[in-house]
This record gives sequence, C-alpha cells and structure tokens, in this order.
Amino acid sequence: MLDKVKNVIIVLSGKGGVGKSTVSTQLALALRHSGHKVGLLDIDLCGPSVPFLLGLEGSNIYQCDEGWVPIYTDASKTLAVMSIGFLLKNRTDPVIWRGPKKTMMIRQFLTDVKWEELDYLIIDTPPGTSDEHITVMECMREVPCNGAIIVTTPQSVALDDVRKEITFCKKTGIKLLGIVENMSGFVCPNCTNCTNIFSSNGGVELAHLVQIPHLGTLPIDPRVGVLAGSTASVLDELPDSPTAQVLRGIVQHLVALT
Ligand SMILES: Nc1ncnc2c1ncn2[C@@H]1O[C@H](COP(=O)(O)OP(=O)(O)OP(=O)(O)O)[C@@H](O)[C@H]1O
Repeated sequence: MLDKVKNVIIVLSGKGGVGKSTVSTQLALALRHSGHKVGLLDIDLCGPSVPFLLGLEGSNIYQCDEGWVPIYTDASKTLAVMSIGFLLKNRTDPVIWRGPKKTMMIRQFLTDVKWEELDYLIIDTPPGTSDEHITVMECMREVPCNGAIIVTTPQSVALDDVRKEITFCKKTGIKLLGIVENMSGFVCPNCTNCTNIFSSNGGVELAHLVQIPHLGTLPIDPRVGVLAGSTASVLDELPDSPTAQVLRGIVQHLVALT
C-alpha cells in the first residue's frame, strides 16, 4: 500500500558492486537526518544487503490485518525498512526463483506492506535490467514515482552497463533524476587526501553525455564501510567528510524537486 507515500525514488545501476545499496541506505538516512519520514525497500531478492548494511539482520517481519509490517529502526518510526532478507530463515539461504515468483514478491512488497505515511520511499534494486526492474517499473505507473537515481563507478566497464540502465529507464518512461559517481578516488584515513586509484570523472562525463544532472561524486572512504551494520548516518558520524557534503547536496536537490 503506497497510498500514504508522497515520493518514490528508485536507485539503479547496470553493474553490481558499485555501491547502490550503500548509496540507498545513506540517502535514506540522510533524508531522515533532514527531518523526513523515510522508507527503504530492498528489491534485490537474490542478494539483499540492506538488512546487513543497517544492522537489522535477524529482524522478523510480522503480519497485521492490513499486511506486512515493515521493520522500524526507531520508536518514532522515522525509518521503515523491508527486504526479503527479513523473510528468509537463514541469511545464507539462496533465493532460487524464476521470473513470475520474483514478480509476485515485488508486487507484494509494494502492495501488501503496510507503509505508513512516508515523505520518501527509496527502492534499492539489484544490478541489471531484469524481472525485478521490469516489475517495479510497471508498478511505478500506478504510484507517484519521482524517478531514478543512477549509481556508477568511474571506470568504463561500469559505465557501459550503466548506459544500458539509462536506456532502460528511457524506454520504460522513468524520469532520470541524476547520476551519482561512487568510489571515485580514495580518501586516506590518515591525511584525508584523495587519490584517484581508478579513473575519475566517468560519471560526470556520462551525465553530460546523456544530459541528466550529475548529483555528486563520492570517494572511496573506508569510514563509510565501517558504518555498515548500524543505522548511523554519514551526516551524523562524519559531518565534515566529502561523502557527507555530497549527500547533503543530493538531499537538497531531491527536496527541491519534490
Ligand atoms: N564510497 C564508498 N566508500 C567505501 N566503501 C564503499 C563505498 N561505496 C560502497 N562501499 C562498499 O562496497 C561494497 C559494495 O557496496 P554495495 O553493497 O553498496 O554495492 P551494490 O552496488 O549494492 O552491490 P550489489 O551488486 O549487491 O547490488 C560494500 O562493502 C560497501 O560498504
């Protein structure tokens, strides 16, 4: 039930391991930090990472008359989370499902979860343009979907796949809100200097090429990895970091759009 959800934002990438779930969780935490009520829906059925990233593994979903109740991270219910990870008996159990079953599960996440009043619902997706993406795009025709944020790393091997995702969004009519370039350079934990280990600027150039906004460039920052496993926001824990600055900018951009 998405009738009480004001804004829906999908986080996508053609490539695995580029930091979609990290960006999704930190964006959800940053929106909450700025006073919004937020939901985070993980539709990566085969590799759900949101329960781990927020330290919610082992949490159990229960059902009320109106549907599944999402996991709330705090008593004030400012962050609601749903993932298949909460429905598996063991976190190492594989989900071996064909398309129709995946489609049914994602539809249930959108229609059978009792999402309370939310300012933003962030949807974290698996890599690629498969059943999960097609289903969510179909469902988005019926709800107030603001559009998609594309996450990429700067290397051309990721950018090529990300371009496919952009074409997919255009074909399915989902608005592209912008590109986030992640893992762009390494911030030394000792001197805080940033070194470009791989290439840099690929996301910026792609945004320019496909004429969508570049929302920001996030460095590799081991301190961000350390925050995984808790509901600690980069904005609270590392307020002066380049990551926090970029997240603040993305939040401002999204709030201005919505
Ligand atoms: N900017 C960053 N700085 C440091 N570590 C990062 C950063 N972004 C992501 N990571 C780390 O990289 C790993 C992969 O990130 P994440 O799980 O978010 O990627 P993903 O794109 O969602 O992967 P998947 O292919 O499962 O969808 C995680 O261990 C995460 O902590």
